[in-house]
Amino acid sequence: MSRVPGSWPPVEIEPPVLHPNAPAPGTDLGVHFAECFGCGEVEGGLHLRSSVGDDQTVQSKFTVTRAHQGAPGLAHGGLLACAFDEALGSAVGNLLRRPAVTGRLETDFRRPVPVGSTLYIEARLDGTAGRKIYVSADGRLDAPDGPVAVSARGLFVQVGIEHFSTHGDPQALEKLAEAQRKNQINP
Ligand SMILES: CCCCCCCC(=O)SCCNC(=O)CCNC(=O)[C@H](O)C(C)(C)COP(=O)(O)OP(=O)(O)OC[C@H]1O[C@@H](n2cnc3c(N)ncnc32)[C@H](O)[C@@H]1OP(=O)(O)O
Repeated sequence: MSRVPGSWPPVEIEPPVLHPNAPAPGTDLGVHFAECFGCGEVEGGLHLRSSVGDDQTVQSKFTVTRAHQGAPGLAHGGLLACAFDEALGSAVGNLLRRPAVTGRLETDFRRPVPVGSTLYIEARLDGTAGRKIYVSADGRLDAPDGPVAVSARGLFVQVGIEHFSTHGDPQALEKLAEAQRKNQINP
């Protein structure tokens, strides 16, 4: 039974069209930004690792550490939501290659996620409607076919690159773009 009310996607959508240069299934997606809390080498970060799956999916996983606790021995729900933001964003960024930001993120926590467990997240592209990109994901405990612990749905909104330079750190953005040009880091 779905615990998230409402139909999904909530609007009429077009099927997602993969970018012609989207990485092939099996490709390791690496780190998109070294200082990203989700995938970067940040102390206490999630250190989420992702690769392209079949059927317009991205497969991600991360292991819950003591740095991620909300209650003793249990993952904090907000950090789990962060993992889904990252996994969904990775599907959008890598498969569609459209610059986009999270507009809405819904999470459905079904089972506790203990410290030491590994969450296997499968994120899929559900469809697009103009600038709106709908994605969803399930996170399974300790195995790709383990029980679903968390589900999420996200709306990403395509933005111009100026979104990042206007609101973020333009110098860091330029350094990141330079690194991507040199192909050191995935987009
Ligand atoms: C590989 C990379 C992985 C990275 C993963 C991490 C991704 C992130 O965490 S991004 C950071 C978190 N997100 C943000 O900071 C975004 C902040 N918000 C914004 O900048 C703006 O609100 C933004 C860009 C989402 C939308 O603003 P704007 O460009 O003016 O568009 P706007 O007209 O308001 O919305 C566009 C459409 O989306 C819809 N929409 C926007 N937000 C929502 C929402 N929360 N719920 C429902 N619909 C929404 C609007 O209704 C509109 O629909 P329509 O076209 O049918 O009228």
